[in-house]
Amino acid sequence: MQDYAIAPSILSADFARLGAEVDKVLADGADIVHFDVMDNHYVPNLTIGPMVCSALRKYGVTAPIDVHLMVSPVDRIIGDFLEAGASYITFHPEASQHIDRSLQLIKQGGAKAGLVFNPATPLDVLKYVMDKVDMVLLMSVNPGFGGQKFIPGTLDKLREARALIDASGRDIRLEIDGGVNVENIREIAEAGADTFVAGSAIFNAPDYKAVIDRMRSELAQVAR
Ligand SMILES: O=C(CO)[C@@H](O)[C@H](O)COP(=O)(O)O
Repeated sequence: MQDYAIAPSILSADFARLGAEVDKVLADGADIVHFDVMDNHYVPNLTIGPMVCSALRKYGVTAPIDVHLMVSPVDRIIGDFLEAGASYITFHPEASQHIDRSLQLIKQGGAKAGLVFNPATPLDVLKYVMDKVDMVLLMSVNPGFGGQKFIPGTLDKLREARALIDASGRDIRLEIDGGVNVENIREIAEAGADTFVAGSAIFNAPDYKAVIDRMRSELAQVAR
C-alpha cells in the first residue's frame, strides 16, 4: 500500500488548548501536524507564527510539523520557522520573488521544502525546481479559511502533479489541502495525493480517532 499520511490542520483546533489538541490528534492516529500561517496580507486572515511552533516543540511534540506559509514575502520568516523546529516549510510561488532561493534557504536550514499551488495557479514553475522540492501541496480551496468545500477541478490537477512527480523519480510528497473528508478522501488518493490535510473534518468531530480510522479504511481501498 502507498505510504499515506494524515495531517490534521490545527487551524480548526481549539487554540486555547492547542498542546492538548495536538497530543490528542496524534494519539488518535495522525501522522503530521499541519500548521497554517496566515498574515492578513497574502490571505485575509491572521493566525499563528514561529513562537507557537516553538512552543509546541517545547511542550514535547516530536511529530513532523508541516508549516504552510500563507505569507508574503516569505524569505524573512523562513529562518524563524527553521529555528522553531519546522519539519516541512511550504510557500506559494507568487509570494516569493526568488523561488529557487527561498527553497534553498529552507533546505540549507535542514527542513524539507515545498511549493503550494492555489486552485487557479498553474504548476508551471515546478519543473524548474523539481530537484529542490520535497513536497508539492495543492490547495483544493482558496486559502485563508477552514471549512470550505473541495473544488472538484483539483482532481485533474492532482493527476497532473502526480505525473510530474513520478517522472522526476524523486521522493516528493503530494499533499492536498481543503475540504478533505471521509467521503472524498479515497477519490483524492486515487487522483494521486499521498498526504491529506484535514481541519474541520477532524477537529469539528466529537471523536477524532473515529474520523482518522475511517479515513484510513477508505485509503486501504484505494485502487491505483
Ligand atoms: O490552509 C488551509 C486554509 O487556507 C487549510 O489547511 C484549512 O485549514 C483546511 O481546513 P478544512 O478545509 O479541512 O476545514
